[in-house]
Amino acid sequence: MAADPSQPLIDVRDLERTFDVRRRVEGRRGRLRESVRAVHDLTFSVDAGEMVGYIGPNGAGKSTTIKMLTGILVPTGGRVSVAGLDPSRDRVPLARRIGVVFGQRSTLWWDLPLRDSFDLLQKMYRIAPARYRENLDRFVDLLDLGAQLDTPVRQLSLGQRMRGDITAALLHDPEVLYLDEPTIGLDVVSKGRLREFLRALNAERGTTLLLTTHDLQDIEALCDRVIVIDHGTSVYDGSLAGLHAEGGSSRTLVVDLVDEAPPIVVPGASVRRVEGPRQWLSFPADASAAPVVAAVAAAYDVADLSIQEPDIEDVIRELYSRGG
Ligand SMILES: Nc1ncnc2c1ncn2[C@@H]1O[C@H](COP(=O)(O)OP(=O)(O)OP(=O)(O)O)[C@@H](O)[C@H]1O
Repeated sequence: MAADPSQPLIDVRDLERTFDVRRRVEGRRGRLRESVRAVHDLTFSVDAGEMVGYIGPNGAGKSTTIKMLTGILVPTGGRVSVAGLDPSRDRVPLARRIGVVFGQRSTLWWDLPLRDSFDLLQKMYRIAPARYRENLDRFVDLLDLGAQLDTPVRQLSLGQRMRGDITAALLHDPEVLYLDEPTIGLDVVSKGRLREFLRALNAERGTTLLLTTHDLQDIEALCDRVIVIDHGTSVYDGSLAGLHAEGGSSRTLVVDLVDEAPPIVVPGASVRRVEGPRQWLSFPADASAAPVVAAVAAAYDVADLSIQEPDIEDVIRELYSRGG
């Protein structure tokens, strides 16, 4: 059954999850009962085909959210629906519609060759043989896994194992793929290849991606939209460009003048640094660079110009510090 296109594929309303914990307190007998609010007042929806980054600092509530979206955890409040299903009630039918990849844990059988793990998944998900072969050929080709198919998973490198896990998560044609730190521990080349693959998957098959990562380059390479969670609730939901503006970040125009000059004076930008004929001007990240460039070029003898994008890590740090 395909999801109703008029409904969001993922719909989260006022979602809440608290945990009862018992804590030892110095000088007291027994343990103190406490309630930890891991997620609260969380509302967002994701349409089919979107690629969304779900980011936040350690302990913000990302894993707890993903566990509720996959049905592993039952919410203590609010509601969640994925492909029209209630994840914790409809875990088995939902499993056919979603794929999950954890960067730090493998879902493959450690002692079996990769191919045998895939064959087992075909049986578990009852994937039609023709479709299974087609998918396996496609992913093995795109992820360059042909030479590893007969290698036991325990002997694979981290990057090969990750590509194996991604193939395993996609063989049954899920509509949604949850990726938790998919590029963790990979070298630059492997990261780049993986990102390219995920982009192609989304473009060719319309697979919806929800990506949790601490590597903001993953977000920059893949996601048009970012949801930032902090202390259990969403503090930002929008475009990456908007996130820069929200964080009050700025871009930098680096100007190489023909000759040394006093600090440049133009509207909409201010000089941050001067070194010989080179000057660094900052202007708001959400503003166009064109008027600043034009004003500088009109008033000064310019040898060269370049624009430095803001560091997204700074933007997010700023956002967290405000939320906390
Ligand atoms: N089973 C549990 N029992 C008690 N507290 C829990 C449980 N699971 C999570 N928590 C608490 O809920 C909060 C959110 O945790 P969660 O694992 O969802 O964060 P996270 O954003 O995924 O963090 P990280 O980036 O470190 O993986 C934390 O304070 C955590 O200690």
